[in-house]
Amino acid sequence: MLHVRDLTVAYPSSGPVLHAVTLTLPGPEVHAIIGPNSAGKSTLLHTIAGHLTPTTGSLHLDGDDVTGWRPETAVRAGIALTPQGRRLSPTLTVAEHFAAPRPGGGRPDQWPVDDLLDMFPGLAARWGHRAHQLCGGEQQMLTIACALRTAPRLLLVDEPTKGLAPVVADQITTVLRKLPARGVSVLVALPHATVAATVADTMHVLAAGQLLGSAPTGVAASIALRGQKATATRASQYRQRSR
Ligand SMILES: Nc1ncnc2c1ncn2[C@@H]1O[C@H](COP(=O)(O)OP(=O)(O)OP(=O)(O)O)[C@@H](O)[C@H]1O
Repeated sequence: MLHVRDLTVAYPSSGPVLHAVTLTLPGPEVHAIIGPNSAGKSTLLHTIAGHLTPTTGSLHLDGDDVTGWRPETAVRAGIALTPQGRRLSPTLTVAEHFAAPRPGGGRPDQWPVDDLLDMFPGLAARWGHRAHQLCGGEQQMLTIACALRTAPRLLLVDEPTKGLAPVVADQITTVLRKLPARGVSVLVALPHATVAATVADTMHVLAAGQLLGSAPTGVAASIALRGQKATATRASQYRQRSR
């Protein structure tokens, strides 16, 4: 489905921040990119969405070479990005967000608004409210709903649970998990394996712009758990030694 090969990306004001990243999303599944701050997660998502042009490497979506495509062209090809920071129009209502023209004219098949409201029932109750009147979770839901309105094949989501209460974060990850059944592949950037384990089938670990590895979530979660146990054991040994 999506093949990212040897992707190197630099900003004009800096050297490369992604170094020969290679990963594959084979079909409609949820994949997570995990890594600490500045690992390059947002850079990767923005490059796939056409906001940044790679220095080297390639991007293929369902066999089409989409490397270096403009963002509007990427949207028409079925790539939607939900960036960090919930970039909504603060004075537009929920209804107006759904009615607003899509970037690049959007795709011919838009997701029906009723489907989106079934997915995010909280937004139906806020239909006439302006974006700035919504709470953080509702703003995130509206941002994701607007991206889904373009009927993407691939949804890129950058830290969707950041700053949200656990119960609201759960509502969002529950929606993301349902998307592959609707034919949508999801690549979600998250800081920690613990949240990623609740949503993703596969995790890709990125650090300092390099992909350290990819693993099915069960395997990745057990590696993370072993890491936590080893850390707890070392902490306990340290406490005993210091008594
Ligand atoms: N517009 C920019 N110009 C120059 N450097 C940038 C720009 N945006 C990001 N960077 C740098 O690129 C590196 C990767 O940043 P990026 O935002 O992709 O990481 P991230 O893993 O998404 O981190 P975070 O979780 O903090 O958002 C960082 O060193 C960052 O300072």
